[in-house]
Amino acid sequence: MDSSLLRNFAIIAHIDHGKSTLSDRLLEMTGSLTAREMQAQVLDAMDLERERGITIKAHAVRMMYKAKDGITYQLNLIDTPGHVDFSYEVSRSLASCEGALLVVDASQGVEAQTLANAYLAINNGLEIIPVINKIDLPSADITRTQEAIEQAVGLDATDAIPVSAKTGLGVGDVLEAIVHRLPPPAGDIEKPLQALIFDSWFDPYRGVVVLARVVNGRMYRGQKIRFLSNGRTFQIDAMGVLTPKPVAIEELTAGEVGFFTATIKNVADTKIGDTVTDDEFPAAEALPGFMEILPMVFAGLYTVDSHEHTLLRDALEKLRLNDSSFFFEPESSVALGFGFRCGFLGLLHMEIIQERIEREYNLDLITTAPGVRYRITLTSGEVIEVENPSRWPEPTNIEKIEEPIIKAMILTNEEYVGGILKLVEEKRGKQLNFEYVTPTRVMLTYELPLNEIVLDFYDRLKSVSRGYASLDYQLAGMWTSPMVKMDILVSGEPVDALSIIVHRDHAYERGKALVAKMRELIPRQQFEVAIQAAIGSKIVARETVSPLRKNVIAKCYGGDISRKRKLLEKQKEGKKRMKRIGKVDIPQEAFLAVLRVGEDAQS
Ligand SMILES: Nc1nc2c(ncn2[C@@H]2O[C@H](COP(=O)(O)OP(=O)(O)OP(=O)(O)O)[C@@H](O)[C@H]2O)c(=O)[nH]1
Repeated sequence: MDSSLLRNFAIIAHIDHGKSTLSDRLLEMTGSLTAREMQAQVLDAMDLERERGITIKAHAVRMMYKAKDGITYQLNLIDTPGHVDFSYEVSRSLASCEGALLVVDASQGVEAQTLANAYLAINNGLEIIPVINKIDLPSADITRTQEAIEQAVGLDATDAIPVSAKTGLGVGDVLEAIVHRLPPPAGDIEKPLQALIFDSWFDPYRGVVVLARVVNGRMYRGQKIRFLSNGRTFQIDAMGVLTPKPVAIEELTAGEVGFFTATIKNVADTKIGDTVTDDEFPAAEALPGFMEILPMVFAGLYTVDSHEHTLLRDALEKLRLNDSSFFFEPESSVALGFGFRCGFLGLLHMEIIQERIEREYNLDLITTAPGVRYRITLTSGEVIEVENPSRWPEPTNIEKIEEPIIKAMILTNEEYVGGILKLVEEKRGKQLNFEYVTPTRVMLTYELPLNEIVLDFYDRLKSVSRGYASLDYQLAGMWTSPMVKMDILVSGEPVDALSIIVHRDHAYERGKALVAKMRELIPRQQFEVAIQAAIGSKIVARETVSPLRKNVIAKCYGGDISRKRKLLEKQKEGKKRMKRIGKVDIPQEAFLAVLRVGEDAQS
């Protein structure tokens, strides 16, 4: 299609500000879907999303829109994932667009994710149309929202479009604005092919499906293509666009967006941000902005029943087919047996994978405390990376430890600032900026160790701000920090799977809180159980679980047999998620106790 008639855009918004509702309305108003199809479509999409977890992935829909000037335009709506764990993917989706709708809920105003996404869009050179949504709500305040967009984001909001995505009011104006305010793509069809990969997934029937934006040149069925990051070549065997129904096409030209398949077996071959070119007439250079995405958060995954270890490996292999940002390798623990060290983009990603394994593969898992990857310089001069506490070197061999840090933006109401400052301080944060973005809203910019964020930061933040704070973050380098390994001993035996890495100055406090929490979580046994936290040979905290006096059925002696059975079953059920270590049964919660030590302090 003539590229002057193309418009590629994304919708960016804070969670719940109405991105999905507005996209649905745009589809409906361009006739891409009838109201009846709409319902069916939404359901289909949900099933599909559940299947491949694409709520966290980007996808693209082509719509044909006949504007008031009588001309029909091709609009490509590129969806962006909505969570901080996936910000690289968001940035690549944005790089596939010329413009973005910035949707702000008129009753909530600008939030941290609104800002973070708006900045990403601005950095990618996108033209932004502010859209003020939910104007049907009595609490909607258009003028204040406009002011917030101008003050906080720094965009001119005089032309912001007020809409109700729910009723459809104003959505027609959004379509006209897309056509008249966003620029068409600038690519050149005569140049060698350069296409940007911004999403891919594994389809059991078609193999890997790749979503791409053609920047220059053309891409056609039968073409031999090459991926510039790894030099791999494939032949395109099918191409299509989502309308949102998949429709087969023969080619995509500069400026267009669509998907292709090319007998690619492994999702890991299609890296988001990579450039696709023609194998015979390759482009001289890759498109800018490509990065290998690396896992940032690591944890051990073990099956409760050690016989299920191979089933877990199969499950992980299958999941990995569809998710190249997730990493695993075998590890073993004295306490837990054979398992896997897994790397994730963030905590949400970890939860998604864990939940899928439990639900789809019906395996009961023990997850060890999540941690980050440290860079350690040894006294020998060698530099190693350690993400597993069990591989932590002897302190005498360590010259320097560096830990990953993030830059966090926290947006909140004035009244919660005190609580949040206390929290970031406790989490070793360093203030970069403190700014009133509106008379009552404050934006705090902090550097914080990633290690502290993966623990319980997000939950604690929600709790101290009663939900009125939003957080967005990105990786921002390394700090040299005096970290130490803290071991947990149960009945005098160190349990390797419970070891964690902590900051030296926080070790005593953390150890105390941790053993106290564990004492609550480890059920009483027939004998006394000592729980200790130790750094090297030094015990920093100790708690005791006192012995059990009666067995559970003693109190219904002689009584009703079904009640007895029920009690025993209940006890068995409780055991399911426990791991016997030495003579002590330790429940899953105890392995993650480190995530919950702050809980009592909050309430
Ligand atoms: N009253 C009103 N409610 C709306 C409007 N637009 C969206 N909503 C509601 O707001 C909620 C969130 O809308 P979504 O479209 O799911 O928001 P989202 O930004 O896609 O949310 P995530 O998918 O969680 O990121 C839903 O309950 C919608 O029905 C609107 O214009 N008016």
